[in-house]
Amino acid sequence: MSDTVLVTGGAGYIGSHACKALSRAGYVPVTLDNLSTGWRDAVKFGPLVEADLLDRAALDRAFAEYQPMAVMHFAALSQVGEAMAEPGKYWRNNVSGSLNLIESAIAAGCGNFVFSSTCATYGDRDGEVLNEDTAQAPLNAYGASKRAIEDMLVDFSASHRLRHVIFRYFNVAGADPDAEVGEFHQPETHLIPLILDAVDGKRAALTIHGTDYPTPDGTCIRDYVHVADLVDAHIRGLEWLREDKGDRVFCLGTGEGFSVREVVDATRHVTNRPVPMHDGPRRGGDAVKLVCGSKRARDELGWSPSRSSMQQMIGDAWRWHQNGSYAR
Ligand SMILES: NC(=O)c1ccc[n+]([C@@H]2O[C@H](COP(=O)([O-])OP(=O)(O)OC[C@H]3O[C@@H](n4cnc5c(N)ncnc54)[C@H](O)[C@@H]3O)[C@@H](O)[C@H]2O)c1
Ligand SMILES: O=c1ccn([C@@H]2O[C@H](COP(=O)(O)OP(=O)(O)O[C@H]3O[C@H](CO)[C@@H](O)[C@H](O)[C@H]3O)[C@@H](O)[C@H]2O)c(=O)[nH]1
Repeated sequence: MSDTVLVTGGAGYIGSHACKALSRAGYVPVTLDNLSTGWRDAVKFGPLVEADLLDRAALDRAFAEYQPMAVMHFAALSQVGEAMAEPGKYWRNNVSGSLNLIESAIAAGCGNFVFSSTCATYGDRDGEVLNEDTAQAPLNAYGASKRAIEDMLVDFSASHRLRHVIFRYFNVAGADPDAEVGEFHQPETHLIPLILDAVDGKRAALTIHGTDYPTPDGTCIRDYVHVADLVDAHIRGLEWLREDKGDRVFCLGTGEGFSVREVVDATRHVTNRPVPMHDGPRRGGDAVKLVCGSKRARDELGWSPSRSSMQQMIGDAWRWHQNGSYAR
């Protein structure tokens, strides 16, 4: 079996960390990315194929050239606000793009597939801890597109034995502990990098999106997981497929929820600097509380997040934030 893995979205935040982890684990990560939200500079651990998921011929050429033993599929548009405003963009890019990728993989005889899904597929579940058996009811086209791709994988697995692992991530945070790669989105929409921008004056202030939610301090609650722990689970997922253990969904989070205000307080503590901020209205499409039950990943993959304390995630993000950025 080849040791090459095709990493779609390998020029993005999570995909670039996955490429580093794959390379360390002895695999050759081949990034396939259209650089729409990713960065050429972030591709450091293997070759880059600059291509779009919507270009089926380019996908076929990449499979023929590299003959990967597996696909790790990170490439997607993933901003909730944008998905509310432009749902068609999400259905086209994420769903049509994934359909092309799956069909190209099957045509090339590549039968192992690891997919980035999200807790945004659940919608509002009234405070319950979410796990693999929780019913999905997405609130926006982003979550809906991810759920559709999950369904697609199940159908293709039944017809073509496309072995797959689906990871539903909660909120991914932090950066490579060596700061070789990190989170750099333009525009940035994620909470922790935006707080850090406010801390070091790159933006005037953080806006808190909604302070009247039914939570103890009125702000939304999320479960944050360190990107290094997340990609460690992906290596375990790949081994799971190599051992032919069957199709499986795993939720990845820590089980601990933090409100927006709690994340701000932790950032103030870690950076030892004030966080300029003001209260704003709710952002459309946000769930009140998303907290993960990750027992299955721990029991079956032997996954144990080791860097996912809030302090560690903010500390690693802060180190990267002060020294790292990319140019296209
Ligand atoms: N960041 C999070 O907290 C989080 C949480 C849950 C799930 N996810 C999922 O993880 C994956 C990676 O997220 P990220 O934060 O690294 O995003 P990102 O925007 O940094 O990376 C996505 C990459 O995919 C590429 N891409 C997008 N559409 C493409 C296309 N049509 N063809 C080729 N390349 C394309 C982009 O250029 C980019 O490099 C996404 O699928 C996202 O939905 C992220
Ligand atoms: O300027 C900001 C930005 C965010 N928030 C709030 O902070 C929380 C976290 O927001 P964000 O960092 O944008 O993450 P999510 O919207 O929860 O979405 C992320 O996490 C999802 C899983 O929960 C993934 O699917 C998405 O790809 C990823 O963007 C939410 O309550 C936001 O309303 C603010 O208050 N102010």
